[in-house]
Amino acid sequence: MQPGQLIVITGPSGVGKGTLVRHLLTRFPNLYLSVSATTRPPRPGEIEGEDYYFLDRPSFEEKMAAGEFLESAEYAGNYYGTPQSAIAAQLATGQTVILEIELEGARQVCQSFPEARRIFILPPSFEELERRLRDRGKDSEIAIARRLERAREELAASEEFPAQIVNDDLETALDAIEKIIFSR
Ligand SMILES: Nc1nc2c(ncn2[C@@H]2O[C@H](COP(=O)(O)OP(=O)(O)O)[C@@H](O)[C@H]2O)c(=O)[nH]1
Ligand SMILES: Nc1ncnc2c1ncn2[C@@H]1O[C@H](COP(=O)(O)OP(=O)(O)O)[C@@H](O)[C@H]1O
Repeated sequence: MQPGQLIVITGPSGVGKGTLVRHLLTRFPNLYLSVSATTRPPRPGEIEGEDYYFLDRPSFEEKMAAGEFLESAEYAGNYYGTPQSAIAAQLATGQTVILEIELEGARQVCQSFPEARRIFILPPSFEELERRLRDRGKDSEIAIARRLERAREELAASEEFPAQIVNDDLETALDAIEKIIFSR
């Protein structure tokens, strides 16, 4: 059997990655979304094993040292990482796997999976990105400031990615992502 495609979706916090991925999974329930591990505390409503595997720092560092992550990065004061074994198992059965991760992690995946399809999601403008982060209402002022600071660095790296999609109109962005995922 042909191994499955690995799709990496990256872009600054608040650009709409999670929203886009949720819609994709509704349209195409066969896509497999990797569940990451993080040391960030759960937001209200987030579910262990569904949104993230929530770990304390020592447990995360132990898993990192044991090589259990395909990639990992520190972002806005917390660790995030992609568990290796689930991805390998899914790809081996021909499944298309989606990673929704930040820039450092996306760069690491490029090293280990050069054939991965890498998509950078851009906001219509920096002001709109800030508005989306604030209107989402999920992060403290400090967390928003850290995300915006990081966003400037991430946006400056968008050209490293072969596909760049502006998430202005959601449907238009979804169509563009689908073309990349399902093209041969
Ligand atoms: N490198 C890496 N980044 C991740 C992983 N999981 C999530 N992220 C990214 O970490 C950043 C912060 O995630 P989160 O705290 O959930 O905030 P949100 O994406 O703004 O809702 C986002 O850019 C996520 O895409 C992962 O496994 N590895
Ligand atoms: N195309 C869009 N137009 C307007 N608002 C959007 C669009 N896509 C996402 N949003 C909103 O922007 C906010 C951030 O989206 P989210 O998916 O949480 O971003 P990310 O996962 O990249 O941090 C959410 O409130 C979401 O509803």
